[in-house]
Amino acid sequence: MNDVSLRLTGITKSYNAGTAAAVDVLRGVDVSLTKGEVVALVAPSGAGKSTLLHIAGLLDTPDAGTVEIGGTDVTGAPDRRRTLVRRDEVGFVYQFHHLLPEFSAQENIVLPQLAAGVARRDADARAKELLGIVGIAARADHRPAALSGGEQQRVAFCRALANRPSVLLADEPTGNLDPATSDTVFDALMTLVRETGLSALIATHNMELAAKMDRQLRLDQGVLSPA
Ligand SMILES: Nc1ncnc2c1ncn2[C@@H]1O[C@H](COP(=O)(O)OP(=O)(O)OP(=O)(O)O)[C@@H](O)[C@H]1O
Repeated sequence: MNDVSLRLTGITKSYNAGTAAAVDVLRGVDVSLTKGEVVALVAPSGAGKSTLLHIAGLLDTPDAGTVEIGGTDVTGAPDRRRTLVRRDEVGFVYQFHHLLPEFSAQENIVLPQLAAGVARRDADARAKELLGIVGIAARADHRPAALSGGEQQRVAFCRALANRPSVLLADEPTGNLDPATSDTVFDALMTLVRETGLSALIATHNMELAAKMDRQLRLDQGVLSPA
């Protein structure tokens, strides 16, 4: 039980239920991530992977089913509790980096730690450590506009892991990069995930990247099955 970081059970989600425009996006999704496990989420466009990641990360609620993070069912928890669990336990990475443009790479990784109550000196040390793991320690003082797309995305990975979450949720984390850059940046993400020992659910269209993960799941017709 304790070695499960994330467990989704019987998740269903429909949009516009009861109308002619009804879409049953998730029809009973079950998935568990053990500690340190990295799972690929492969899905055709529109199959519902963003919906699933948002539910797993407590940004959205399912119509039915449960979401457990770190062994605790947080499906029906009050908003304040869900916000805290999201802040402390979940890291997000998107296709676009969403870094704050007026702050340096280092500051972008430090700020969420300060917001979580970490002391400045510890936050700085953590940011440096993470930037070192993804190979861009020398870029720490650059603002996002002075970084390449691949470097920006590496910073976004570090920011997502800054507060030591137990689960990383990534939605096409290298989907915005050219194929060669995508490969090396993805490898940096895998190094980061492995070194920090967290669990990850990573959506990708790229089967070569999916093959680098521990397990591959396909989301199709609202259910997950081995890819
Ligand atoms: N708020 C909403 N209202 C109505 N329909 C929605 C809403 N959000 C998503 N959908 C529909 O649900 C389905 C799944 O959307 P979702 O964004 O989860 O797909 P996706 O697999 O992430 O797609 P993509 O790979 O193209 O980003 C789509 O048919 C979408 O149009």
